[in-house]
Amino acid sequence: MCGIVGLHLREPSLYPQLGALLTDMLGQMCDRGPDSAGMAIYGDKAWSKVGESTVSLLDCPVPATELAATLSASLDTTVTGFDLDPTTILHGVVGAADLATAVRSVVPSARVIGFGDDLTVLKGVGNPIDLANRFGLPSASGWQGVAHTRMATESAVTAEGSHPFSVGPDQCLVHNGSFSNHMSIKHQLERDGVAFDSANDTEVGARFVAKQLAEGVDLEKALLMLNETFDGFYTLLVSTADSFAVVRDAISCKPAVIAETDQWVAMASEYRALANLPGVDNARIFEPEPEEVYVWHR
Ligand SMILES: NC(=O)CC[C@H](N)C(=O)O
Repeated sequence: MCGIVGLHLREPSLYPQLGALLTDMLGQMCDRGPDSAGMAIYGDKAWSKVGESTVSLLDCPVPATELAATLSASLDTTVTGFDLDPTTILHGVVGAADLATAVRSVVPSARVIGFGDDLTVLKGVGNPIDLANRFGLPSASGWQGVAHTRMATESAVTAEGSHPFSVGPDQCLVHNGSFSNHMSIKHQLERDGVAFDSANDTEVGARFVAKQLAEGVDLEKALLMLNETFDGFYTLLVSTADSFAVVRDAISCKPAVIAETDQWVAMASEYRALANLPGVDNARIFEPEPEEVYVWHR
């Protein structure tokens, strides 16, 4: 199984409700993936400070304030941070990739799970709704959010193995299914210099997409390339600094439903996760077609 939910808001008056709406959607998908969960929020002003970059990390061996002080000294700028156990969030007036690189060198045992200008990633092991409440997701605001409840198929139940996989700036990818040829693709990516953090199949998909985007390929084309390259079962939701995209494999046995109104676009593994969205009764609701790439831009 695994449960996916995502919400791309078009109507700014709904931004303050993003976290509450996403928490309700996630709660409906708990039984599809009770092992662990993760969420990515775009545009929450406390989690992703305006004018600063944000780095999300797991398993930080020191308190966030201590790490922030060390980073402030080494980068010669003010870095601030706070802990949302087991995730740590850092902010700084420095490029997101530079902040992530500095974090990796100061605390090599910690795992960077997201970086960008607008994105915060939170992950953990346990009941998804307990995690969401512990992180404070219901009171988060923003313009786009993605969440995932995991039933592991390809790697251990750890926070690192939970989704989203966020391996490029402001990017994130969540997956329901399992790839079947990911090891050969992983070896090719490694030969091309791509490093991996986990043994998870989904990370290979995320690294593949991130590599295409870094090379200037647009998101739609990157997902068409993924269709041509990956075998196996997949429903994927991919988000970037300005986009929200869905793609499924040729068989499409992993469920997905999309609902769209003038105010929002939403995607979930099952309709019940969409049933409480405002205005859903008038939404255009459809099942995404096999191997068709759906992309919405901000
Ligand atoms: N149940 C799933 O959809 C699992 C997704 C992915 N293969 C993982 O192990 O994390």
